[in-house]
Amino acid sequence: MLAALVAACVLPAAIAAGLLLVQDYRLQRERLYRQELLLAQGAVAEIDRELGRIGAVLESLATSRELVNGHLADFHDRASQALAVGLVDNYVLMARDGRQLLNTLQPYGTPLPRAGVGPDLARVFDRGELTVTGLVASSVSKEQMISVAVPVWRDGKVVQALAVGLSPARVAGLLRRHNLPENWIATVVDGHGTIIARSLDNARFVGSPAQPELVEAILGRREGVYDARTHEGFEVITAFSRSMVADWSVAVGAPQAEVTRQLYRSIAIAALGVAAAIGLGMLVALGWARRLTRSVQGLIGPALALGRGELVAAPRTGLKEADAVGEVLEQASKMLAHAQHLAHTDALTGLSNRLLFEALAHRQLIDDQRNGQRRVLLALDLDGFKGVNDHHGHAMGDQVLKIAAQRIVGSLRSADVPARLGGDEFVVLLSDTAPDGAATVAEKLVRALSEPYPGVRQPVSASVGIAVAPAAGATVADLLRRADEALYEAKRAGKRRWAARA
Ligand SMILES: Nc1nc2c(ncn2[C@@H]2O[C@H](COP(=O)(O)OP(=O)(O)OP(=O)(O)O)[C@@H](O)[C@H]2O)c(=O)[nH]1
Repeated sequence: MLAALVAACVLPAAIAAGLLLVQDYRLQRERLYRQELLLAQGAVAEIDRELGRIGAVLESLATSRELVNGHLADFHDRASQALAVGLVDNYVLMARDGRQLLNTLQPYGTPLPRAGVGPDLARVFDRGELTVTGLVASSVSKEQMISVAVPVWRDGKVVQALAVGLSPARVAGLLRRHNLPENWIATVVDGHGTIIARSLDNARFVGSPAQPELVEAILGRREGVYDARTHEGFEVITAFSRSMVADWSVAVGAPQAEVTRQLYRSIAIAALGVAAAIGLGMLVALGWARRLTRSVQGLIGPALALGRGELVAAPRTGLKEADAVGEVLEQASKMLAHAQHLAHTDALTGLSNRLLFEALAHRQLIDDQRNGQRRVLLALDLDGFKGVNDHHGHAMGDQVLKIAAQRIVGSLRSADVPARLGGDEFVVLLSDTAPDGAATVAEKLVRALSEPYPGVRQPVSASVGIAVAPAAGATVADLLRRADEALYEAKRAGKRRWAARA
């Protein structure tokens, strides 16, 4: 139950954490794409710059004095010197029919094999513009090469093509200059989808077709992103950018694992966080549950005491709601005690009333029967009290009743039980069981109650009737009746005296 409660509290946070993770994963991917795209654009720009530099040197050689004058031996020397500038491997001068007129890979005059004019190179003769070819096998070195060629003009016609050979290894070197992060791969692909250069294992993959996903992605687009699998077989996220000079694209791929590793780390941290939150929540909830149980249990005792009609003192638990209930129990017990007091007390004199007196006397009589003890009940009635009311008014009558009650209490021992039955009638249950004790107390009471009352001119005294249990009766009602009979006997005998019933 507790676990479900805590889980319900943590669930929204867990869902939010999950959504944040998904968002974070997307952002990571986008950041990776942007980084790759920047690298691809940087590599393309560098390749374009290099091709531009090569083109510029080719243009200046194609219009050089040696070539225009047909001094090919001198031109061979000049071209060989130009090899030092730029990333080129050799210069070749070709006739329209595909004959090689000179090749700096061979000393001038060495017979050269016929190279032929492929469709890429034919563009130089047909359109008279700089052309970058795809991979072609060098007729001299037999190595796979890329050619950059410019037209050689004479009398407004393209008569020859001057080309340089560029090895894939040199292009791969350009890629490696970009300090790719570890496990990242940059690939240069020509317009036919053939790998021209690769930053990793260049020699192995040059000439191979690129992944179909890349070939499809670069069709008609300058740049973009795609997910694929490398030739080595691992998943990569790739971005590519197309060259402005050649029909080439550079693709930069980063392992998918770079993003997923980060995602797994984030998931692990989030899962740990959620588990810690649940654990902590459980501890806190457990603490609260214990406190709650203790507080409620602490109220059981006071509630039972209230049921028994006792005064309640509820312990303070420190829990606001439980303390409030405790306070209510205390107040209820006080109100109950007050109500009981009112129900059992004579409001005017503060003595017990008939109800309480009968209950107390009943209990005493039962105890006495068990112990075989005697018990004495005195019935008291003021003499001439009506005259006080009549002459001095009801308020003075009340005053006399109060003083009479005080005098009764003052004439008794603390174990004796006095009570006012109503009007000017009182009763006393004596604890003293000595044979003469009752008469002595009755005498004392008659005397005390017959003393003058302040401000009262009317004579007031008292008569007392004595009934002794068990001889006079075994029940409270019997004893009261017998004491009353004795009282009226005393009244009849002249008042201000006592009479007894055995
Ligand atoms: N002031 C006051 N008078 C009360 C109260 N209860 C009853 N009385 C009056 O007390 C009087 C009691 O009557 P009695 O006992 O016959 O009067 P008494 O003058 O003492 O008569 P005896 O006992 O024969 O001497 C009545 O007049 C009642 O109205 C009370 O609470 N206050």
